[in-house]
Amino acid sequence: ESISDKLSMEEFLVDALKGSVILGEPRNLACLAKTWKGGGLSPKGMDGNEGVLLIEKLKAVDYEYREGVHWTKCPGLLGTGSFGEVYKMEDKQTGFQCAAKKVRIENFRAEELMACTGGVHAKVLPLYGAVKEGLWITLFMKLMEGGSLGQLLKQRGYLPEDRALDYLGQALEGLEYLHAHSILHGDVKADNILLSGDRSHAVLCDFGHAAHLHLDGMGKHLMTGDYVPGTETHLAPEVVMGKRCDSKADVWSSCCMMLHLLNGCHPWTQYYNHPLCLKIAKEPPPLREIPPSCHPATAHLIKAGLEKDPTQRASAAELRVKACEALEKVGGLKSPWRGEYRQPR
Ligand SMILES: CN1C=C[C@@](O)(C#Cc2ccnc(-n3nc(C(N)=O)c4cc(F)ccc43)c2)C1=O
Repeated sequence: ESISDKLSMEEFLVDALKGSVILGEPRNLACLAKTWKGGGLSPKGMDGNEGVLLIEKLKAVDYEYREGVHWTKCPGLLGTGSFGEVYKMEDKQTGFQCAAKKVRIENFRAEELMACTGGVHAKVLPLYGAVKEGLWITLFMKLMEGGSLGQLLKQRGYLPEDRALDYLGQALEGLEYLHAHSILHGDVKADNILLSGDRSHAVLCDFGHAAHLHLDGMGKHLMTGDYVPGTETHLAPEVVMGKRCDSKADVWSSCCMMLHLLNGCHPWTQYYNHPLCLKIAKEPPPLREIPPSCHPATAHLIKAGLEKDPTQRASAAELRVKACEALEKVGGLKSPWRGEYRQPR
């Protein structure tokens, strides 16, 4: 079909979807989500209820899926993501439990959904659906019983080198997949890595800062439009300088996360006061924060990921290979889980 046919097909789809909650597919959700950005109110005004659920266990009733009616929030906050709080929820009909992030419509970015409707990957948190109710968008996703790596780090102080290398390697697998689909995560950090119940598996989450990278690889000016940068201590030099950015910005952030895992504190914060942006732009990369006890292979991979010039910086794929090699050289995954608390360095 021609482009115009495709567009009209999409418009037709969106028209059919407006005002209803259906069990559908990721591409249906992607079309509908684009109409939410402007905060445009649905025909039913403030109380409109529309969306797409992607799994059978979340059941809309008569094309509606409303909080307190068809699903309920379980007590207690799981965490706070970009622009929204995350709760455990339960579907009233099926009893199925998952996680839900609520975002005010004015803070909603369709990119948050585009990033996770593009496809499924073992290292990316699965999306279960998204529903607009009045001025709120609720994003449903798989529940990760192990909580976030940020929470684990708070409990442990800092992680042993082998554990840090294993989690970094898993995060880089997820980034490799996103980057292959021209998606920049935009906020790679321990809080946005979620763990399975036994803490052996890690997935990337929170695409609230995601951006679609141009296919020409020319990089994208992030500091424009509705883009909100990620966590300051993890921002790459090219981001703070407002230059064109590409997937290498996530690689820098992943190595800032690695320093956080190994030290128990964010990089730069032990040496400089806020605003850190100027230091990140001007100072050499924070290589002095690599613990001296690290294996040379670990130090080498952090250096490769903290090159200030993004063209000289390793890619996620290259860095993942280095992380796997370093993990082998330190003897593989051996540290016990019940290890003692380690006072942050
Ligand atoms: C697929 N998808 C849809 C929305 C999304 O952009 C997000 C997110 C997000 C942000 C912060 N935190 C959590 N968060 N989720 C869980 C969970 N699923 O169990 C969780 C559990 C915690 F203990 C702490 C924070 C948590 C999830 C996204 O990625």
